[in-house]
Amino acid sequence: MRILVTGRDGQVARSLVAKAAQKADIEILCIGRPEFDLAQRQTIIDAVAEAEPDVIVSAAAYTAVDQAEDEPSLAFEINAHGAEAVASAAQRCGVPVVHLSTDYVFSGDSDEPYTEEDEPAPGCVYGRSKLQGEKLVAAANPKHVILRTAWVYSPFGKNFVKTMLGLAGQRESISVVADQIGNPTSALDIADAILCVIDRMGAAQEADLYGLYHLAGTGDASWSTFAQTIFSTSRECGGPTARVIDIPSDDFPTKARRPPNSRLSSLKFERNFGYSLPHWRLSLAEVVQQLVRSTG
Ligand SMILES: NC(=O)C1=CN([C@@H]2O[C@H](COP(=O)(O)OP(=O)(O)OC[C@H]3O[C@@H](n4cnc5c(N)ncnc54)[C@H](O)[C@@H]3O)[C@@H](O)[C@H]2O)C=CC1
Repeated sequence: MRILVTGRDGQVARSLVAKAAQKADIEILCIGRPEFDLAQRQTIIDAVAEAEPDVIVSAAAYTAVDQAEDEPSLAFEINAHGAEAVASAAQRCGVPVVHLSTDYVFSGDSDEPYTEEDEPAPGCVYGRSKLQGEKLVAAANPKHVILRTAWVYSPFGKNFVKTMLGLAGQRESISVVADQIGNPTSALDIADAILCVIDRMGAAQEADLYGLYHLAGTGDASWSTFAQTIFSTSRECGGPTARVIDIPSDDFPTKARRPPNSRLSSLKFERNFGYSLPHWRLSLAEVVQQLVRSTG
């Protein structure tokens, strides 16, 4: 089984490489710029044709949420049209695409966890570009699994956990937003779930597994609770720690509006794939321990 993954250095891509290394019969091929550029359609067509994959995981994206407010055309070119080109290339090879999307497709104004039935209403350019990407991917390739995830962290790349641990080494206290809630999600768990999806799609004769799913860590938290848990875990294993000061979102203005509630219900994924992600606290402990050990 050859899995082509877009975005060589991304958190999900690197987590897939790490997880696939533990499995026999899986070859992971990661592609990235310059030879594969989501803003250069021909590079996508050429890279996919050359790889001859059995499935494509479309994980690369324009993920600079605030910057996207200043360069909306580039965000749409990459997240919408680039994603569509990947799905089309997969379709031409006759293979499925597993595409990653985001909780930012929702306004976050609901009090409940969002389901796949809820109407998206993105409040920022990044969310709008990803939503258009979802629609174009679904139209381009009927063999698609679109996974909306949220609040992704991992031992790799840039993320909230690494930022917090870095700041803890420099400051005694850190102000963190307490009125936005979501589901912290380890990219390593997303990678496990993607490998499960690919396994199930290979085994299933019917197309009934294709579609749109929410997939996020079990349990929810505010950014402040997330930060406090990062620091308590780090302290327990001898790493840096800091005191968290709760602040409202209004005291931490960002260019792009964030959803106040971006909790996702992963029940459809659990039902169809018989698989759920671990509680975020369990997965967080593993990643924090790994990060503290690697810098200690
Ligand atoms: N990081 C997060 O908190 C969340 C991420 N997601 C989605 O999950 C997916 C994976 O996210 P991460 O692994 O965290 O992303 P990441 O930011 O760690 O990696 C993105 C990758 O895309 C590549 N990339 C950017 N522009 C490109 C272009 N023009 N051509 C080719 N490659 C390009 C980057 O070089 C990088 O390797 C993305 O689709 C993202 O939108 C969804 C919800 C939350």
